[in-house]
Amino acid sequence: MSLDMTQVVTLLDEHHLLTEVTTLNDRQTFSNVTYNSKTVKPGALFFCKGNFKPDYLASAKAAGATAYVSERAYDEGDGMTRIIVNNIQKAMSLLGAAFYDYPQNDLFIIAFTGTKGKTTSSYFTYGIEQIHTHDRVALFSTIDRIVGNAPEDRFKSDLTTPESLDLFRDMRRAVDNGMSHLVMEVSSQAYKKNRVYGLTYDVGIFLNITPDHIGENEHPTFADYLYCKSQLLVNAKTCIINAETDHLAEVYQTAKSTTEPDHIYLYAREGAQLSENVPLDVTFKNVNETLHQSDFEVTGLSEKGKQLQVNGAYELHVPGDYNESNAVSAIMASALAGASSTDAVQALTDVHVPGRMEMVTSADHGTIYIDYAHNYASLKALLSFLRTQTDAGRVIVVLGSTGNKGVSRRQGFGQALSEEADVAILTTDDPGFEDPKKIAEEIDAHIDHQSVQVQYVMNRAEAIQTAIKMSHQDDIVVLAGKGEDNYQKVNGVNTPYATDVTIAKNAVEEL
Ligand SMILES: CC(=O)N[C@H]1[C@@H](OP(=O)(O)OP(=O)(O)OC[C@H]2O[C@@H](n3ccc(=O)[nH]c3=O)[C@H](O)[C@@H]2O)O[C@H](CO)[C@@H](O)[C@@H]1O[C@H](C)C(=O)N[C@@H](C)C(=O)N[C@H](CCC(=O)O)C(=O)O
Ligand SMILES: Nc1ncnc2c1ncn2[C@@H]1O[C@H](COP(=O)(O)OP(=O)(O)OP(=O)(O)O)[C@@H](O)[C@H]1O
Repeated sequence: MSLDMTQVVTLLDEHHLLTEVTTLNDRQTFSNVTYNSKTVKPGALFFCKGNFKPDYLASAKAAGATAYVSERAYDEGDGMTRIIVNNIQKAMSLLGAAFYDYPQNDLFIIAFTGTKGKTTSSYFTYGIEQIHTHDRVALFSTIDRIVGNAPEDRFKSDLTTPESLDLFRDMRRAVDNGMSHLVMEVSSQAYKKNRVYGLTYDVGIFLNITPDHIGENEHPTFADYLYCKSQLLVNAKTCIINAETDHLAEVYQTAKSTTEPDHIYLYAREGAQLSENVPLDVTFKNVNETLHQSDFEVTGLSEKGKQLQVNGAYELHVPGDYNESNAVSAIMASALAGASSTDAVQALTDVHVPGRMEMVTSADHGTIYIDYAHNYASLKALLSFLRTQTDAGRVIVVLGSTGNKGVSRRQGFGQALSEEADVAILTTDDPGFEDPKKIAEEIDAHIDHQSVQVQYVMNRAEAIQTAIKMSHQDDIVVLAGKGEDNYQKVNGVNTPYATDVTIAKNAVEEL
Protein backbone atom coordinates (compact mmCIF):
# COMPACT_ATOMS: atom_id res chain seq x y z
CA MET A 1 0.00 0.00 0.00
CA SER A 2 1.27 3.47 -0.73
CA LEU A 3 0.34 7.04 -1.47
CA ASP A 4 2.33 9.74 -3.24
CA MET A 5 2.38 13.51 -2.84
CA THR A 6 0.59 14.10 -6.15
CA GLN A 7 -2.33 11.92 -5.04
CA VAL A 8 -2.43 13.64 -1.64
CA VAL A 9 -2.50 17.14 -3.07
CA THR A 10 -4.97 16.29 -5.86
CA LEU A 11 -7.42 14.56 -3.53
CA LEU A 12 -7.35 17.26 -0.87
CA ASP A 13 -7.63 19.98 -3.50
CA GLU A 14 -10.57 18.31 -5.24
CA HIS A 15 -12.43 18.20 -1.94
CA HIS A 16 -11.57 21.81 -1.05
CA LEU A 17 -9.70 20.69 2.05
CA LEU A 18 -6.20 21.92 1.26
CA THR A 19 -5.11 25.19 2.88
CA GLU A 20 -1.35 25.09 2.43
CA VAL A 21 1.36 22.64 1.45
CA THR A 22 5.11 22.91 1.94
CA THR A 23 6.77 19.92 0.35
CA LEU A 24 10.26 18.63 0.83
CA ASN A 25 10.01 16.69 -2.35
CA ASP A 26 7.19 16.53 -4.93
CA ARG A 27 7.88 12.87 -5.56
CA GLN A 28 7.65 11.89 -1.91
CA THR A 29 5.87 8.54 -1.38
CA PHE A 30 4.34 7.24 1.82
CA SER A 31 4.41 3.59 2.80
CA ASN A 32 2.63 4.08 6.11
CA VAL A 33 -0.22 6.33 7.29
CA THR A 34 -1.02 6.78 10.97
CA TYR A 35 -2.54 9.11 13.56
CA ASN A 36 -0.57 7.58 16.43
CA SER A 37 3.10 8.41 17.02
CA LYS A 38 3.54 4.97 18.60
CA THR A 39 2.83 3.19 15.31
CA VAL A 40 4.91 5.38 12.96
CA LYS A 41 7.17 3.56 10.51
CA PRO A 42 9.92 5.24 8.47
CA GLY A 43 8.41 7.09 5.51
CA ALA A 44 5.07 7.63 7.27
CA LEU A 45 2.46 10.30 6.64
CA PHE A 46 1.35 11.40 10.12
CA PHE A 47 -2.07 12.89 11.02
CA CYS A 48 -2.39 15.34 13.92
CA LYS A 49 -5.97 15.09 15.19
CA GLY A 50 -8.19 15.19 18.26
CA ASN A 51 -6.69 15.92 21.68
CA PHE A 52 -3.31 16.21 20.07
CA LYS A 53 -0.07 17.27 21.80
CA PRO A 54 2.85 18.71 19.75
CA ASP A 55 5.18 16.22 21.48
CA TYR A 56 3.45 13.45 19.53
CA LEU A 57 4.60 15.07 16.30
CA ALA A 58 8.16 15.28 17.64
CA SER A 59 7.98 11.54 18.44
CA ALA A 60 6.49 10.79 15.02
CA LYS A 61 9.34 12.68 13.32
CA ALA A 62 11.91 10.88 15.45
CA ALA A 63 10.38 7.55 14.42
CA GLY A 64 10.75 8.42 10.72
CA ALA A 65 7.57 10.22 9.65
CA THR A 66 8.45 12.49 6.74
CA ALA A 67 5.22 14.51 6.43
CA TYR A 68 2.28 15.55 8.55
CA VAL A 69 -1.31 16.56 7.88
CA SER A 70 -2.82 18.97 10.36
CA GLU A 71 -5.20 21.89 10.79
CA ARG A 72 -2.25 24.05 11.99
CA ALA A 73 1.51 24.19 11.65
CA TYR A 74 3.79 23.00 14.49
CA ASP A 75 7.42 23.94 15.12
CA GLU A 76 7.97 20.29 16.06
CA GLY A 77 7.27 19.44 12.41
CA ASP A 78 10.05 21.64 11.00
CA GLY A 79 12.02 19.65 8.44
CA MET A 80 8.96 17.59 7.47
CA THR A 81 6.53 18.11 4.59
CA ARG A 82 3.66 20.15 5.99
CA ILE A 83 0.12 19.68 4.68
CA ILE A 84 -2.36 22.06 6.29
CA VAL A 85 -6.05 21.27 5.83
CA ASN A 86 -9.31 22.83 6.98
CA ASN A 87 -10.75 19.54 8.29
CA ILE A 88 -8.35 16.88 9.52
CA GLN A 89 -10.93 14.12 9.97
CA LYS A 90 -12.25 14.49 6.41
CA ALA A 91 -8.69 14.62 5.04
CA MET A 92 -7.74 11.50 6.99
CA SER A 93 -10.74 9.53 5.72
CA LEU A 94 -10.13 10.47 2.07
CA LEU A 95 -6.40 9.77 2.22
CA GLY A 96 -6.99 6.55 4.18
CA ALA A 97 -9.32 5.21 1.49
CA ALA A 98 -6.73 6.11 -1.18
CA PHE A 99 -3.80 4.61 0.77
CA TYR A 100 -5.61 1.29 1.16
CA ASP A 101 -6.64 1.45 -2.51
CA TYR A 102 -10.38 1.83 -2.05
CA PRO A 103 -11.25 -1.59 -0.58
CA GLN A 104 -14.91 -0.55 -0.36
CA ASN A 105 -15.14 -0.95 -4.13
CA ASP A 106 -14.68 -4.71 -3.70
CA LEU A 107 -17.24 -5.15 -0.94
CA PHE A 108 -21.04 -5.17 -0.88
CA ILE A 109 -21.57 -3.03 2.22
CA ILE A 110 -24.62 -3.28 4.47
CA ALA A 111 -24.59 -0.59 7.16
CA PHE A 112 -26.86 -0.21 10.19
CA THR A 113 -27.58 2.81 12.29
CA GLY A 114 -30.08 3.39 15.11
CA THR A 115 -30.11 4.16 18.80
CA LYS A 116 -30.85 0.53 19.57
CA GLY A 117 -30.50 -2.72 17.67
CA LYS A 118 -27.39 -2.00 15.54
CA THR A 119 -25.30 -4.82 17.00
CA THR A 120 -28.16 -7.30 17.13
CA SER A 121 -29.30 -6.61 13.55
CA SER A 122 -25.69 -6.72 12.34
CA TYR A 123 -25.16 -10.17 13.88
CA PHE A 124 -28.44 -11.39 12.37
CA THR A 125 -27.36 -10.10 8.94
CA TYR A 126 -23.87 -11.50 9.35
CA GLY A 127 -25.40 -14.92 10.08
CA ILE A 128 -27.58 -14.80 6.96
CA GLU A 129 -24.71 -13.56 4.80
CA GLN A 130 -22.40 -16.31 6.09
CA ILE A 131 -24.79 -18.83 4.55
CA HIS A 132 -25.45 -16.77 1.42
CA THR A 133 -21.78 -16.00 0.66
CA HIS A 134 -20.29 -19.26 1.97
CA ASP A 135 -18.36 -17.44 4.70
CA ARG A 136 -17.12 -14.55 2.60
CA VAL A 137 -18.57 -11.86 4.86
CA ALA A 138 -16.81 -9.46 7.23
CA LEU A 139 -18.37 -7.84 10.31
CA PHE A 140 -17.46 -4.51 11.95
CA SER A 141 -19.54 -4.39 15.13
CA THR A 142 -19.33 -2.90 18.61
CA ILE A 143 -18.35 -6.32 19.93
CA ASP A 144 -16.15 -7.99 17.31
CA ARG A 145 -14.40 -7.00 14.13
CA ILE A 146 -14.16 -9.98 11.79
CA VAL A 147 -12.03 -9.52 8.68
CA GLY A 148 -11.64 -13.15 7.63
CA ASN A 149 -12.14 -16.71 8.74
CA ALA A 150 -8.81 -17.43 10.49
CA PRO A 151 -8.70 -17.00 14.29
CA GLU A 152 -6.35 -14.00 13.97
CA ASP A 153 -8.88 -12.27 11.71
CA ARG A 154 -11.35 -11.93 14.58
CA PHE A 155 -10.69 -9.35 17.31
CA LYS A 156 -12.48 -7.14 19.86
CA SER A 157 -13.56 -3.72 18.69
CA ASP A 158 -12.42 -0.54 20.38
CA LEU A 159 -15.14 1.64 18.85
CA THR A 160 -18.51 0.83 17.24
CA THR A 161 -17.26 2.44 14.04
CA PRO A 162 -13.47 2.60 13.83
CA GLU A 163 -11.36 5.65 13.09
CA SER A 164 -11.19 6.08 9.29
CA LEU A 165 -7.62 4.84 8.85
CA ASP A 166 -8.45 1.70 10.85
CA LEU A 167 -11.70 1.27 8.96
CA PHE A 168 -10.07 1.27 5.53
CA ARG A 169 -7.14 -0.85 6.79
CA ASP A 170 -9.54 -3.51 8.08
CA MET A 171 -11.62 -3.37 4.91
CA ARG A 172 -8.44 -3.96 2.91
CA ARG A 173 -7.62 -6.96 5.13
CA ALA A 174 -11.12 -8.31 4.55
CA VAL A 175 -10.82 -7.96 0.77
CA ASP A 176 -7.37 -9.53 0.75
CA ASN A 177 -8.82 -12.41 2.78
CA GLY A 178 -11.37 -13.00 0.02
CA MET A 179 -14.38 -11.36 1.67
CA SER A 180 -17.04 -10.10 -0.75
CA HIS A 181 -19.54 -8.61 1.74
CA LEU A 182 -19.27 -6.42 4.82
CA VAL A 183 -21.87 -5.83 7.52
CA MET A 184 -21.07 -2.81 9.68
CA GLU A 185 -22.50 -0.63 12.41
CA VAL A 186 -22.30 3.11 11.90
CA SER A 187 -22.56 5.22 15.04
CA SER A 188 -23.67 8.83 15.02
CA GLN A 189 -20.18 9.67 16.35
CA ALA A 190 -18.73 8.20 13.17
CA TYR A 191 -20.48 10.98 11.24
CA LYS A 192 -19.78 13.61 13.88
CA LYS A 193 -16.07 12.77 13.63
CA ASN A 194 -16.06 12.10 9.87
CA ARG A 195 -14.75 8.56 10.37
CA VAL A 196 -16.79 7.42 7.34
CA TYR A 197 -16.41 10.55 5.23
CA GLY A 198 -16.62 9.66 1.53
CA LEU A 199 -17.88 6.13 2.14
CA THR A 200 -21.00 4.91 0.31
CA TYR A 201 -23.01 1.84 1.37
CA ASP A 202 -24.89 -0.51 -0.92
CA VAL A 203 -27.65 -0.79 1.68
CA GLY A 204 -28.13 1.58 4.63
CA ILE A 205 -30.63 0.71 7.36
CA PHE A 206 -32.13 3.20 9.81
CA LEU A 207 -33.53 1.29 12.79
CA ASN A 208 -34.78 3.90 15.25
CA ILE A 209 -33.87 7.06 17.14
CA THR A 210 -34.55 8.08 20.74
CA PRO A 211 -32.66 10.64 22.84
CA ASP A 212 -29.24 9.21 23.81
CA HIS A 213 -25.57 10.08 23.35
CA ILE A 214 -26.28 13.74 24.07
CA GLY A 215 -23.64 15.29 26.29
CA GLU A 216 -20.23 16.82 26.63
CA ASN A 217 -18.19 14.45 24.45
CA GLU A 218 -20.93 13.31 22.11
CA HIS A 219 -23.75 15.41 20.56
CA PRO A 220 -24.62 18.91 21.81
CA THR A 221 -28.34 18.53 20.96
CA PHE A 222 -30.87 15.93 19.82
CA ALA A 223 -31.07 17.75 16.46
CA ASP A 224 -27.34 17.18 15.98
CA TYR A 225 -27.74 13.50 16.94
CA LEU A 226 -30.60 13.04 14.44
CA TYR A 227 -28.68 14.89 11.73
CA CYS A 228 -25.58 12.69 12.20
CA LYS A 229 -27.58 9.46 12.27
CA SER A 230 -29.54 10.41 9.15
CA GLN A 231 -26.31 10.87 7.18
CA LEU A 232 -26.20 7.10 6.78
CA LEU A 233 -29.24 7.34 4.49
CA VAL A 234 -27.72 10.18 2.50
CA ASN A 235 -24.73 7.94 1.81
CA ALA A 236 -26.63 4.74 0.96
CA LYS A 237 -27.54 3.61 -2.56
CA THR A 238 -30.56 1.73 -1.20
CA CYS A 239 -32.25 2.65 2.08
CA ILE A 240 -34.29 0.56 4.50
CA ILE A 241 -36.24 2.44 7.18
CA ASN A 242 -38.10 1.06 10.17
CA ALA A 243 -41.37 2.99 9.80
CA GLU A 244 -42.00 2.59 13.53
CA THR A 245 -39.13 4.93 14.34
CA ASP A 246 -39.75 8.27 16.03
CA HIS A 247 -39.12 11.24 13.71
CA LEU A 248 -40.21 9.14 10.72
CA ALA A 249 -41.16 12.19 8.65
CA GLU A 250 -37.69 13.77 8.94
CA VAL A 251 -35.91 10.46 8.43
CA TYR A 252 -37.93 9.56 5.32
CA GLN A 253 -37.49 13.07 3.93
CA THR A 254 -33.70 12.82 4.38
CA ALA A 255 -33.63 9.50 2.53
CA LYS A 256 -35.70 10.95 -0.32
CA SER A 257 -33.39 13.94 -0.65
CA THR A 258 -30.68 11.73 -2.17
CA THR A 259 -32.37 8.42 -3.04
CA GLU A 260 -35.27 7.75 -5.41
CA PRO A 261 -38.32 6.34 -3.60
CA ASP A 262 -37.92 3.17 -5.73
CA HIS A 263 -34.77 2.47 -3.73
CA ILE A 264 -36.24 3.20 -0.31
CA TYR A 265 -37.90 0.33 1.58
CA LEU A 266 -40.12 0.85 4.62
CA TYR A 267 -41.16 -1.88 7.04
CA ALA A 268 -43.28 -2.10 10.20
CA ARG A 269 -45.13 -4.52 12.41
CA GLU A 270 -48.61 -5.23 11.07
CA GLY A 271 -51.12 -2.81 12.60
CA ALA A 272 -48.45 -0.53 14.16
CA GLN A 273 -49.52 3.10 14.64
CA LEU A 274 -47.13 5.09 12.46
CA SER A 275 -46.41 8.76 13.05
CA GLU A 276 -46.60 9.44 9.32
CA ASN A 277 -48.57 7.97 6.43
CA VAL A 278 -45.81 6.26 4.42
CA PRO A 279 -45.97 3.56 1.72
CA LEU A 280 -45.03 0.33 3.56
CA ASP A 281 -43.15 -2.29 1.55
CA VAL A 282 -42.91 -5.09 4.11
CA THR A 283 -44.85 -5.98 7.27
CA PHE A 284 -44.41 -8.67 9.87
CA LYS A 285 -46.49 -10.17 12.65
CA ASN A 286 -45.82 -12.38 15.62
CA VAL A 287 -47.28 -15.84 15.51
CA ASN A 288 -45.95 -17.23 18.76
CA GLU A 289 -43.72 -15.68 21.39
CA THR A 290 -42.04 -17.35 24.37
CA LEU A 291 -39.15 -16.62 26.69
CA HIS A 292 -36.94 -18.67 24.39
CA GLN A 293 -37.96 -17.81 20.84
CA SER A 294 -40.18 -15.80 18.51
CA ASP A 295 -42.10 -17.18 15.54
CA PHE A 296 -43.13 -14.49 13.09
CA GLU A 297 -44.35 -14.05 9.54
CA VAL A 298 -43.13 -11.58 6.94
CA THR A 299 -45.20 -10.26 4.02
CA GLY A 300 -44.18 -8.12 1.07
CA LEU A 301 -46.89 -5.49 0.44
CA SER A 302 -45.74 -3.21 -2.38
CA GLU A 303 -44.50 -4.42 -5.74
CA LYS A 304 -40.86 -3.85 -4.74
CA GLY A 305 -41.50 -5.38 -1.33
CA LYS A 306 -42.83 -8.51 -3.04
CA GLN A 307 -39.78 -8.62 -5.31
CA LEU A 308 -37.57 -9.09 -2.26
CA GLN A 309 -39.13 -12.55 -1.95
CA VAL A 310 -38.97 -12.55 1.82
CA ASN A 311 -42.52 -13.78 2.44
CA GLY A 312 -42.74 -16.63 4.88
CA ALA A 313 -42.50 -17.93 8.42
CA TYR A 314 -39.35 -17.39 10.49
CA GLU A 315 -38.20 -18.72 13.86
CA LEU A 316 -35.84 -16.55 15.87
CA HIS A 317 -34.01 -18.03 18.82
CA VAL A 318 -33.23 -14.68 20.38
CA PRO A 319 -36.35 -13.67 22.29
CA GLY A 320 -37.83 -10.16 22.55
CA ASP A 321 -40.53 -8.60 20.33
CA TYR A 322 -38.12 -5.82 19.27
CA ASN A 323 -35.76 -8.51 17.99
CA GLU A 324 -38.41 -9.54 15.43
CA SER A 325 -38.15 -6.02 14.04
CA ASN A 326 -34.34 -6.24 14.07
CA ALA A 327 -34.61 -9.59 12.26
CA VAL A 328 -36.89 -8.17 9.56
CA SER A 329 -34.35 -5.43 8.81
CA ALA A 330 -31.68 -8.13 8.48
CA ILE A 331 -33.87 -10.29 6.23
CA MET A 332 -34.59 -7.33 3.92
CA ALA A 333 -30.97 -6.12 3.81
CA SER A 334 -29.73 -9.63 3.04
CA ALA A 335 -32.36 -10.07 0.34
CA LEU A 336 -31.05 -6.90 -1.32
CA ALA A 337 -27.58 -8.46 -1.17
CA GLY A 338 -28.91 -11.54 -2.95
CA ALA A 339 -29.61 -13.92 -0.04
CA SER A 340 -32.68 -16.13 -0.21
CA SER A 341 -35.39 -16.43 2.42
CA THR A 342 -34.18 -20.00 3.00
CA ASP A 343 -30.75 -18.60 3.98
CA ALA A 344 -32.50 -16.26 6.41
CA VAL A 345 -34.74 -18.94 7.92
CA GLN A 346 -31.72 -21.17 8.54
CA ALA A 347 -29.52 -18.41 9.98
CA LEU A 348 -32.10 -16.93 12.34
CA THR A 349 -32.82 -20.30 13.92
CA ASP A 350 -29.15 -20.62 14.94
CA VAL A 351 -28.06 -17.05 15.55
CA HIS A 352 -26.45 -15.92 18.81
CA VAL A 353 -25.56 -12.34 19.72
CA PRO A 354 -22.97 -12.06 22.52
CA GLY A 355 -24.38 -10.34 25.62
CA ARG A 356 -27.85 -9.81 24.13
CA MET A 357 -30.68 -11.83 25.66
CA GLU A 358 -28.35 -14.54 26.94
CA MET A 359 -30.28 -16.94 29.15
CA VAL A 360 -29.15 -18.94 32.20
CA THR A 361 -31.63 -21.33 33.75
CA SER A 362 -31.82 -22.71 37.28
CA ALA A 363 -33.78 -25.67 38.62
CA ASP A 364 -35.64 -24.05 41.52
CA HIS A 365 -34.99 -20.35 41.05
CA GLY A 366 -35.90 -17.83 38.34
CA THR A 367 -34.74 -17.67 34.72
CA ILE A 368 -31.85 -15.25 34.31
CA TYR A 369 -31.36 -12.93 31.32
CA ILE A 370 -28.13 -11.10 30.63
CA ASP A 371 -28.72 -8.15 28.32
CA TYR A 372 -26.86 -5.06 27.21
CA ALA A 373 -29.87 -2.74 27.78
CA HIS A 374 -28.36 0.50 29.03
CA ASN A 375 -30.77 3.37 28.47
CA TYR A 376 -34.48 4.03 28.99
CA ALA A 377 -35.60 2.84 25.54
CA SER A 378 -33.74 -0.47 25.65
CA LEU A 379 -34.50 -1.25 29.30
CA LYS A 380 -38.17 -0.42 28.73
CA ALA A 381 -38.30 -2.61 25.60
CA LEU A 382 -36.58 -5.47 27.41
CA LEU A 383 -38.57 -5.34 30.66
CA SER A 384 -41.95 -4.82 29.04
CA PHE A 385 -41.34 -7.86 26.84
CA LEU A 386 -40.29 -9.97 29.83
CA ARG A 387 -43.27 -8.67 31.80
CA THR A 388 -45.64 -10.02 29.14
CA GLN A 389 -43.99 -13.43 29.57
CA THR A 390 -44.35 -13.67 33.38
CA ASP A 391 -47.61 -14.58 34.98
CA ALA A 392 -47.34 -14.67 38.74
CA GLY A 393 -43.57 -14.14 38.84
CA ARG A 394 -41.60 -11.03 39.73
CA VAL A 395 -39.18 -9.10 37.54
CA ILE A 396 -35.95 -8.64 39.52
CA VAL A 397 -33.41 -6.31 37.91
CA VAL A 398 -29.71 -5.82 38.72
CA LEU A 399 -28.19 -2.68 37.26
CA GLY A 400 -26.01 0.38 37.72
CA SER A 401 -25.25 3.29 35.43
CA THR A 402 -21.98 4.43 33.91
CA GLY A 403 -19.97 7.25 35.43
CA ASN A 404 -18.92 10.40 33.56
CA LYS A 405 -21.24 9.81 30.62
CA GLY A 406 -24.90 9.36 29.71
CA VAL A 407 -26.01 10.99 32.97
CA SER A 408 -29.62 11.22 31.70
CA ARG A 409 -29.71 7.41 31.66
CA ARG A 410 -30.00 7.43 35.47
CA GLN A 411 -33.43 9.05 35.31
CA GLY A 412 -34.40 6.74 32.42
CA PHE A 413 -33.45 3.65 34.43
CA GLY A 414 -35.49 4.87 37.42
CA GLN A 415 -38.46 5.42 35.13
CA ALA A 416 -38.21 2.05 33.34
CA LEU A 417 -37.79 0.23 36.67
CA SER A 418 -40.84 2.01 38.11
CA GLU A 419 -42.90 1.04 35.07
CA GLU A 420 -41.86 -2.60 34.76
CA ALA A 421 -39.86 -4.03 37.71
CA ASP A 422 -40.78 -5.48 41.10
CA VAL A 423 -37.30 -5.52 42.63
CA ALA A 424 -34.27 -3.37 41.73
CA ILE A 425 -30.83 -4.25 43.03
CA LEU A 426 -28.72 -1.19 42.37
CA THR A 427 -25.05 -1.85 41.81
CA THR A 428 -21.91 -0.81 39.90
CA ASP A 429 -21.54 -0.44 36.12
CA ASP A 430 -18.39 1.27 34.79
CA PRO A 431 -18.37 4.03 37.43
CA GLY A 432 -15.33 5.77 35.92
CA PHE A 433 -14.26 8.57 38.23
CA GLU A 434 -17.63 8.77 40.04
CA ASP A 435 -18.78 7.07 43.25
CA PRO A 436 -21.04 4.16 42.16
CA LYS A 437 -23.14 4.51 45.32
CA LYS A 438 -23.94 8.11 44.41
CA ILE A 439 -24.88 7.04 40.88
CA ALA A 440 -27.17 4.39 42.39
CA GLU A 441 -28.78 7.02 44.60
CA GLU A 442 -29.46 9.16 41.53
CA ILE A 443 -31.20 6.21 39.85
CA ASP A 444 -33.10 5.54 43.07
CA ALA A 445 -34.34 9.14 43.19
CA HIS A 446 -36.43 8.35 40.09
CA ILE A 447 -37.81 5.01 41.31
CA ASP A 448 -41.38 4.74 42.57
CA HIS A 449 -40.96 2.99 45.93
CA GLN A 450 -44.66 2.10 46.04
CA SER A 451 -44.17 -0.40 43.24
CA VAL A 452 -40.47 -1.31 43.37
CA GLN A 453 -38.49 -2.76 46.26
CA VAL A 454 -34.94 -1.34 46.13
CA GLN A 455 -31.67 -2.72 47.53
CA TYR A 456 -28.09 -1.44 47.20
CA VAL A 457 -25.35 -4.06 46.71
CA MET A 458 -22.37 -2.22 45.28
CA ASN A 459 -20.24 -5.28 44.48
CA ARG A 460 -21.76 -6.37 41.16
CA ALA A 461 -20.98 -10.08 41.60
CA GLU A 462 -22.65 -10.05 45.03
CA ALA A 463 -25.61 -8.14 43.59
CA ILE A 464 -26.08 -10.87 40.97
CA GLN A 465 -25.80 -13.63 43.59
CA THR A 466 -28.34 -11.82 45.81
CA ALA A 467 -30.83 -11.49 42.94
CA ILE A 468 -30.54 -15.13 41.94
CA LYS A 469 -30.80 -16.40 45.51
CA MET A 470 -33.93 -14.35 46.24
CA SER A 471 -35.70 -15.44 43.03
CA HIS A 472 -38.42 -18.08 42.93
CA GLN A 473 -39.14 -20.42 40.04
CA ASP A 474 -41.63 -18.10 38.29
CA ASP A 475 -39.44 -15.02 38.62
CA ILE A 476 -37.26 -13.45 35.95
CA VAL A 477 -33.87 -12.04 36.91
CA VAL A 478 -32.44 -9.42 34.56
CA LEU A 479 -28.74 -8.51 34.66
CA ALA A 480 -28.74 -5.34 32.61
CA GLY A 481 -26.17 -3.07 31.08
CA LYS A 482 -22.88 -4.93 30.78
CA GLY A 483 -23.70 -7.58 28.20
CA GLU A 484 -20.55 -9.63 27.74
CA ASP A 485 -18.10 -6.97 29.07
CA ASN A 486 -15.21 -8.58 30.93
CA TYR A 487 -14.07 -5.38 32.64
CA GLN A 488 -15.37 -2.54 34.79
CA LYS A 489 -14.09 0.95 33.98
CA VAL A 490 -12.91 2.29 37.36
CA ASN A 491 -10.85 5.48 37.74
CA GLY A 492 -9.64 5.32 34.15
CA VAL A 493 -8.60 1.66 34.37
CA ASN A 494 -10.34 -1.31 32.75
CA THR A 495 -10.52 -3.54 35.84
CA PRO A 496 -10.97 -7.26 35.01
CA TYR A 497 -14.51 -8.52 35.64
CA ALA A 498 -15.66 -12.14 35.31
CA THR A 499 -18.71 -11.20 33.12
CA ASP A 500 -22.36 -11.31 34.15
CA VAL A 501 -22.90 -14.66 32.38
CA THR A 502 -20.04 -16.39 34.23
CA ILE A 503 -21.07 -14.96 37.59
CA ALA A 504 -24.68 -16.00 36.99
CA LYS A 505 -23.70 -19.54 35.97
CA ASN A 506 -21.46 -19.91 39.03
CA ALA A 507 -24.19 -18.54 41.29
CA VAL A 508 -26.66 -21.09 39.89
CA GLU A 509 -24.18 -23.94 40.45
CA GLU A 510 -23.70 -22.86 44.06
CA LEU A 511 -27.43 -22.71 44.86
C1 LIG B 1 -14.51 12.16 21.30
C2 LIG B 1 -13.91 11.17 20.35
O1 LIG B 1 -14.45 10.88 19.30
N1 LIG B 1 -12.78 10.62 20.74
C3 LIG B 1 -12.14 9.62 19.92
C4 LIG B 1 -10.91 10.21 19.26
O2 LIG B 1 -10.12 10.75 20.28
P1 LIG B 1 -8.97 11.78 19.93
O3 LIG B 1 -8.87 12.01 18.47
O4 LIG B 1 -9.09 12.98 20.77
O5 LIG B 1 -7.76 10.89 20.33
P2 LIG B 1 -6.96 10.84 21.68
O6 LIG B 1 -6.91 9.40 22.05
O7 LIG B 1 -7.45 11.80 22.69
O8 LIG B 1 -5.48 11.29 21.21
C5 LIG B 1 -5.24 12.41 20.32
C6 LIG B 1 -4.38 11.98 19.19
O9 LIG B 1 -3.04 11.84 19.66
C7 LIG B 1 -2.50 10.62 19.23
N2 LIG B 1 -1.46 10.16 20.17
C8 LIG B 1 -1.76 9.91 21.46
C9 LIG B 1 -0.76 9.47 22.34
C10 LIG B 1 0.56 9.29 21.85
O10 LIG B 1 1.48 8.91 22.57
N3 LIG B 1 0.80 9.57 20.55
C11 LIG B 1 -0.17 9.99 19.70
O11 LIG B 1 0.09 10.22 18.53
C12 LIG B 1 -3.70 9.69 19.18
O12 LIG B 1 -3.44 8.57 18.36
C13 LIG B 1 -4.75 10.62 18.61
O13 LIG B 1 -4.68 10.69 17.22
O14 LIG B 1 -10.24 9.23 18.50
C14 LIG B 1 -9.84 8.08 19.24
C15 LIG B 1 -9.24 7.10 18.24
O15 LIG B 1 -8.27 7.73 17.49
C16 LIG B 1 -11.04 7.43 19.90
O16 LIG B 1 -10.62 6.36 20.73
C17 LIG B 1 -11.79 8.44 20.75
O17 LIG B 1 -13.02 7.81 21.15
C18 LIG B 1 -13.38 7.95 22.50
C19 LIG B 1 -12.46 7.20 23.43
C20 LIG B 1 -14.80 7.37 22.60
O18 LIG B 1 -15.08 6.51 23.38
N4 LIG B 1 -15.70 7.85 21.80
C21 LIG B 1 -17.10 7.46 21.86
C22 LIG B 1 -17.96 8.66 22.26
C23 LIG B 1 -17.57 6.96 20.51
O19 LIG B 1 -17.08 7.33 19.46
N5 LIG B 1 -18.58 6.09 20.52
C24 LIG B 1 -19.25 5.62 19.34
C25 LIG B 1 -20.46 4.81 19.77
C26 LIG B 1 -21.49 5.67 20.42
C27 LIG B 1 -22.68 5.81 19.53
O20 LIG B 1 -23.42 4.79 19.39
O21 LIG B 1 -22.90 6.92 18.98
C28 LIG B 1 -18.35 4.65 18.55
O22 LIG B 1 -18.40 4.68 17.29
O23 LIG B 1 -17.68 3.83 19.19
N1 LIG C 1 -34.95 -2.47 18.06
C1 LIG C 1 -34.78 -2.27 19.36
N2 LIG C 1 -35.57 -1.40 20.04
C2 LIG C 1 -35.41 -1.18 21.36
N3 LIG C 1 -34.48 -1.81 22.12
C3 LIG C 1 -33.68 -2.68 21.50
C4 LIG C 1 -33.78 -2.95 20.10
N4 LIG C 1 -32.84 -3.86 19.77
C5 LIG C 1 -32.16 -4.14 20.88
N5 LIG C 1 -32.66 -3.45 21.93
C6 LIG C 1 -32.18 -3.41 23.32
O1 LIG C 1 -31.00 -2.60 23.30
C7 LIG C 1 -29.87 -3.34 23.78
C8 LIG C 1 -28.66 -3.05 22.91
O2 LIG C 1 -28.91 -3.66 21.66
P1 LIG C 1 -27.81 -3.60 20.54
O3 LIG C 1 -26.49 -3.84 21.15
O4 LIG C 1 -28.25 -4.44 19.40
O5 LIG C 1 -27.96 -2.06 20.13
P2 LIG C 1 -26.87 -1.03 19.64
O6 LIG C 1 -27.61 -0.09 18.74
O7 LIG C 1 -25.71 -1.72 19.05
O8 LIG C 1 -26.51 -0.34 21.02
P3 LIG C 1 -25.24 0.58 21.47
O9 LIG C 1 -25.17 1.77 20.57
O10 LIG C 1 -25.63 0.94 22.85
O11 LIG C 1 -24.03 -0.30 21.37
C9 LIG C 1 -30.28 -4.79 23.73
O12 LIG C 1 -29.56 -5.50 24.67
C10 LIG C 1 -31.76 -4.73 23.95
O13 LIG C 1 -32.03 -4.67 25.33
